[in-house]
Formats: sequence, C-alpha cells, structure tokens
Amino acid sequence: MSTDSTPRVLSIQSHVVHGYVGNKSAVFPLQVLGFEVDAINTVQFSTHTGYKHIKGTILKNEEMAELIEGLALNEVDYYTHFLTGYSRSPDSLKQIASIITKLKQKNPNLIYVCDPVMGDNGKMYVPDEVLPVYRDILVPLADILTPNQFEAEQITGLTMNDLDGALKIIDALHNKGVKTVVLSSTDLGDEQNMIGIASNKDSCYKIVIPKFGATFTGTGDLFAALFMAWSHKTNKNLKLTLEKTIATLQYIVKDTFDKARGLLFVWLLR
Ligand SMILES: Nc1ncnc2c1ncn2[C@@H]1O[C@H](COP(=O)(O)OP(=O)(O)O)[C@@H](O)[C@H]1O
Ligand SMILES: Cc1ncc(COP(=O)(O)O)c(C=O)c1O
Repeated sequence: MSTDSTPRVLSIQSHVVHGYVGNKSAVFPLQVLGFEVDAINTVQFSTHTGYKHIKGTILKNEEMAELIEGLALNEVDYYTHFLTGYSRSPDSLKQIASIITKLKQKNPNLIYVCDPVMGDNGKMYVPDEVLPVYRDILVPLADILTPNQFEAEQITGLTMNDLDGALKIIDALHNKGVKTVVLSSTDLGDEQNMIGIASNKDSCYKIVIPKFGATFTGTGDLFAALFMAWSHKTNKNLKLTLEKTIATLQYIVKDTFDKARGLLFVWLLR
C-alpha cells in the first residue's frame, strides 16, 4: 500500500519512434500534471498507422505478462490509475482485463480509464476483432471511457445525428457500467465547431470546440490522458475537468496547426 499521495498510473498504449500518439502523446503531459507514469508499449512502430509504411513490432502477450510479473515481484505494482489505449489484438485486450483485476487487488480504489482506440471518420484502424472485446469486456470495467464519435457508435451499435442521439449513446454506455462517459469529439456541431460531451449520470456537460482545418492524430490519446489527470486534480469536478482538458488541447492543436502552416508556406516558397 503506498503512503505517498502522488498519483501513479500504469499506461498501456502504443509507442512510435517518430511523432506523437499513444504513450508518446500521454506520458509527458501526465508527468507535467504531477503523475508518476509507468508505460508499457503495446506496439513499437516507426510512425502511426496513417503513414504509408508501417514498420515495427507488436508486444506479445507473454512479453506483457512478463513485464507485469516483474512489477509484481518487485512490489512496484501499486497504482491509483490505469490507462489503456491503442492495442491491435483481442488477446492483449483480454489480458488487460486480467491486469485490471490484479491491480484492483492491490488498490480497490484504482481508477480505470479506457480509451477504446479503434478508428475515426467512419473506419477502423485496428482489426475488427477488437470491437467485441471492448464492447463486452473492457468497457463495463471502465470508470472513465473516452471514445470519439465513431468508437462510441461502434460500441453501442447506435448512431448519433443530433444531441439527442448522442445522449442516447451516452446512456447506453452508462448502462454498460461506465461511470463517466466522455465523447471527445462529435460532428454534432457545425462546419466550424465539434462538440465534446461529458456525463457522470448525475450531470452532463457539452462543450463547443472550434475546429481547425486539419486532421490530427494522437489527439484522442492526449485527450484521455488529460481528462484522467484533470479529473484527479479537480477532485472529479466534471465541468472543470472537461474545460481544462479542451483548453489544453486547443492550445496544443493551434500551435501544431500554426507551425504546420508555417512549414507549408516555407515549402511553397522554395
Ligand atoms: N480539427 C480539430 N480542430 C480542433 N480541435 C481538434 C481537432 N481534432 C481534434 N481536436 C481536439 O482533440 C480532441 C480529441 O480529438 P478526437 O478527434 O476526438 O480524438 P480521436 O479521434 O483521435 O480519438 C478533441 O476534443 C479536440 O479538443
Ligand atoms: C500507433 C497508433 N497509436 C494510437 C493511435 C490513435 O491516435 P488518436 O489519438 O488520433 O486516436 C493511432 C492512430 O492512427 C496509431 O496509429
């Protein structure tokens, strides 16, 4: 049992050599926000899978099991939070369910944050077989679930065309056992804005997010990490957590957009 009040998270997500997704998106911001972060990389790819060539390795189940065993043998497996993201195999996701059980034996108050990374804009970017494992095994275990619109629709089998549809999907996710449901982005806004929604059954908040004219990768992983950290730092104040998460993301997304536009301008002048 840890007597230290520092929040400690085990983050099981992807790693990329070049770019920022998965643990590359999550670890540093979590450390800046006061978390001790232990990271396990489900994959080690050269880049995220939106690139033309995908090179690298996928962590084997027995390798994940060995890492978890090492943490337990050295008695450093006490965590306050558990965060999971990108994983390509149903078996590794089932293994994550058994890890939750182990970590909850060490800390019954463990908070499990599940980012059900499956796809976006109407298509999967991981094998379809992961969907039933998220839907039937991991989502019911989540204290906080952070799907984007596509992922929320896949998990519930419902579609959202308006706010009422989104609220129905949120209710369906609560009914699966999720305490806090956060739709990181939906297309329910208009051309200029996307909508984020956070609900913990007692209260529900909607936030209008000005869109930048670009598609970003890694933002969902950053969103999940920031939401988890701000939920802890605000003592689960849902409204403040959503506001601080989006404010941080908008600063980072704007900075990225401005820098990319600057680089494009220089390139066009060559
Ligand atoms: N084009 C964009 N313009 C402004 N903010 C964006 C944009 N794309 C993503 N974001 C920010 O990133 C957050 C998560 O984005 P989202 O697309 O839902 O993640 P993912 O699809 O990667 O899970 C959004 O809540 C928003 O704050
Ligand atoms: C290796 C890897 N990890 C994570 C992600 C998830 O990124 P996002 O945060 O945009 O959902 C992707 C998306 O393509 C990916 O290829």
